Amino acid sequence: MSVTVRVPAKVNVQLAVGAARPDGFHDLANVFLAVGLYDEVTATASPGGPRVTCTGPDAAQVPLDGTNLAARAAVALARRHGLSPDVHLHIAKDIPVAGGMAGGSADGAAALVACDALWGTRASRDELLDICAELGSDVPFSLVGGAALGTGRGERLSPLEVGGTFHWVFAMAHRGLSTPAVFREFDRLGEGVAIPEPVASQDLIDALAKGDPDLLAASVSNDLEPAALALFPDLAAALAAGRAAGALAALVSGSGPTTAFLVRDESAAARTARALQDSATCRTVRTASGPVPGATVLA
Ligand SMILES: C[C@@](CO)(OP(=O)(O)O)[C@H](O)COP(=O)(O)OP(=O)(O)OC[C@H]1O[C@@H](n2ccc(N)nc2=O)[C@H](O)[C@@H]1O
Ligand SMILES: Nc1ncnc2c1ncn2[C@@H]1O[C@H](COP(=O)(O)OP(=O)(O)O)[C@@H](O)[C@H]1O
Repeated sequence: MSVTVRVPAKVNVQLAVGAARPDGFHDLANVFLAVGLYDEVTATASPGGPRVTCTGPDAAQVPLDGTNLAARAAVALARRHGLSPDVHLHIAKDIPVAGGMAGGSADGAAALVACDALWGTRASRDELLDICAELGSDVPFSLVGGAALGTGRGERLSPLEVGGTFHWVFAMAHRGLSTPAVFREFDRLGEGVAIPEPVASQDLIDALAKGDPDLLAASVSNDLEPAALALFPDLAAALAAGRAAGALAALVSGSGPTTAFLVRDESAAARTARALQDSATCRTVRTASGPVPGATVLA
């Protein structure tokens, strides 16, 4: 018997970052939007697990040992319920790896939901969210999906209303960026500068609720963008190419290096994607819209 769970990527439409905390994390005002780029995780009973396999465009960069977030999720759930994590987790990946779209986090949330269904542990929503928060700051949002404001490390979620569909183009880079390295660069760039407390933008929250792409374009922001650009200067060319193609807004997605372009509608997405593909400033280009639901068991 197997259970397959589909789980979306995310883009941060606001990422406000505070000063480094004593625990090494940063307080955030992190507005997530789940978008229609998906991984699928299939859990199958298998003695001696967790065993991880992975297919997809970036599979070679995905660890298959116990550090894989899907494996860590299975171990965490099994431990709480006195079980042995005897499971094979197959990841069909389509979310870029180390791309700033929470690809690993997504697989952690998906594996948790899949093992819960496979083992019949019937964990409550709160228990699942609790385990997600242990696995990583982005993992709770991968479970919940839609749009939400994440505070604390980003793991404390308040769902947000979205009054329409937002269309995006994503330009994948030729290599990844280490999330910790980008936060360290953020700290370095901010040395000697007072870092304000991160606060969610009310204009941005209103734009989401109205489903208004022009208002959203005017209010998106990412405090990690200067750090990502410092570590990966070529991203500036992709951002410029997307803007030149008519994107309403262009930004680095989270810690990057994926660059995200908000466009008005599907036809604008197709035009912008073609222009980015022809610009030779990125590896591959995808289009996706949001919001979409979080980790979901497929029938
Ligand atoms: C930057 C964001 C924006 O959504 O995601 P990505 O762009 O990587 O997808 C997140 O904050 C990433 O979340 P996630 O990738 O789960 O981070 P974690 O595993 O919790 O932490 C990895 C490392 O990132 C740094 N980190 C993460 C979250 C946070 N609020 N402050 C931090 O300083 C720390 O160095 C930490 O050790
Ligand atoms: N299931 C997984 N999928 C992708 N990366 C994973 C996974 N499990 C662990 N990792 C590790 O986590 C790192 C960051 O993963 P990812 O979440 O894709 O980056 P980002 O948070 O920038 O989107 C990867 O470089 C990889 O080494």
